Amino acid sequence: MEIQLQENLSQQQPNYHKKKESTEIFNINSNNQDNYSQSYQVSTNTDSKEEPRFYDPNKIISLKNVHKTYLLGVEGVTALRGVSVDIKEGEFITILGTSGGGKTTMLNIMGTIDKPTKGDVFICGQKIKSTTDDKFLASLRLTKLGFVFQTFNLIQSLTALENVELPMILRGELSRDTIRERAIDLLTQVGLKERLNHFPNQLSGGEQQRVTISRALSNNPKILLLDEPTGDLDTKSTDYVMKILLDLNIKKGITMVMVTHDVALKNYANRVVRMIDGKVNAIEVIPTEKREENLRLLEEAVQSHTQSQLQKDQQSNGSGVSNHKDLGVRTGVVQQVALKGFVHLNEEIEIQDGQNEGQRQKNGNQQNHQHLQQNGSKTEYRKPGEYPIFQFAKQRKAQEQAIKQFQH
Ligand SMILES: Nc1ncnc2c1ncn2[C@@H]1O[C@H](COP(=O)(O)OP(=O)(O)OP(=O)(O)O)[C@@H](O)[C@H]1O
Repeated sequence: MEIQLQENLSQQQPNYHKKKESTEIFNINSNNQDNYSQSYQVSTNTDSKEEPRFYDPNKIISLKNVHKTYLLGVEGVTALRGVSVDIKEGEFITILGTSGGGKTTMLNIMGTIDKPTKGDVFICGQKIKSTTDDKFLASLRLTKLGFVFQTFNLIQSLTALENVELPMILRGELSRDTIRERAIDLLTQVGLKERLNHFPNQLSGGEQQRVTISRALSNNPKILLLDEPTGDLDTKSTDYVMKILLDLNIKKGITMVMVTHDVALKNYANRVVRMIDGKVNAIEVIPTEKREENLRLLEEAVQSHTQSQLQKDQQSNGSGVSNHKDLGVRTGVVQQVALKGFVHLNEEIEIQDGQNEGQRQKNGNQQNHQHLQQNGSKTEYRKPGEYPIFQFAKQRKAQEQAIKQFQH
């Protein structure tokens, strides 16, 4: 399959896509006919009591001195302590920071899944207050926002196709036939044409996340909010998913805000927001050349994955290098490290000869692969996100996010 490139890339968009006629597995085609009309997108008819829906493109998301305190029994847990940030339309923002630093809380507030305790939040020009009507927020989520979480959150009893159809059915604006057509198109764009009728448990993690992305796109959102979307994926699937997301950002201009612990992903962004103790500690601008170079490397990595997959498919008896799933684990060691708070999701842990455990951050996918190949028998890599200690906390968060995402 081939990515069909859009010619009219905006000025701020990197030109790495323009250079080549790339062979790709995905087809993020900005010329695809969207069933939702432009006028519909601009004026979502929601609660008329709310404020006008015009917004400054430099502030598609705007947080001003936002505080959030959760009530836990009689105690208050302060998650955000005066966060201010403006996000431009079409930007790709990553949020990095310490565990418990408030990243997910900030994302949930941007996604109207949570309301601020204090401060001003504007999403597409709409002011969100602690008193804002839940019905209005549900409508805003359904029409303007798409969500992709680490744990995929697909409905297990529905096929890939039905999962993607769901938000469009909830919105209730398109005919049944159009919904089906659009869902097939979205899944085809992410390389899942042959998986339409598979149930989530019949799909790999990477494939499930691609279904989630298609579902998030189904109502043509202006903003995608991504909470560790690659946290449960291996390197290859991470590359595929990032490639899809970046294509959507660059070619379709969808604004993206992505929480991640994976520092290797930070240079795909336009800006990186660092959170510590509920505050924005720093905002780093990624120079355009650096971003473009990283996008180019990603493109190469995806091409290489695709080629080796093709080769693998051709060899009936292909034996290969161990992949992450084949590698053994020593859970105790890693949990100890995790408990000290030294590791985060999607950073990789190295355990050599059962003696030395060390932590390293990924320096690039190519290097990762080489290291695995050279030391495959002796060195083990595991994403901390795969360990129960992380999964427990993440499951709680994921459940809350999943319930609220489609709450009406
Ligand atoms: N629903 C909730 N109820 C009570 N406390 C919460 C809730 N959600 C988050 N918190 C608390 O708010 C603080 C910030 O949590 P948050 O999940 O936003 O941090 P984070 O930076 O995303 O963390 P991590 O990197 O570990 O996922 C933490 O102390 C957390 O325990």
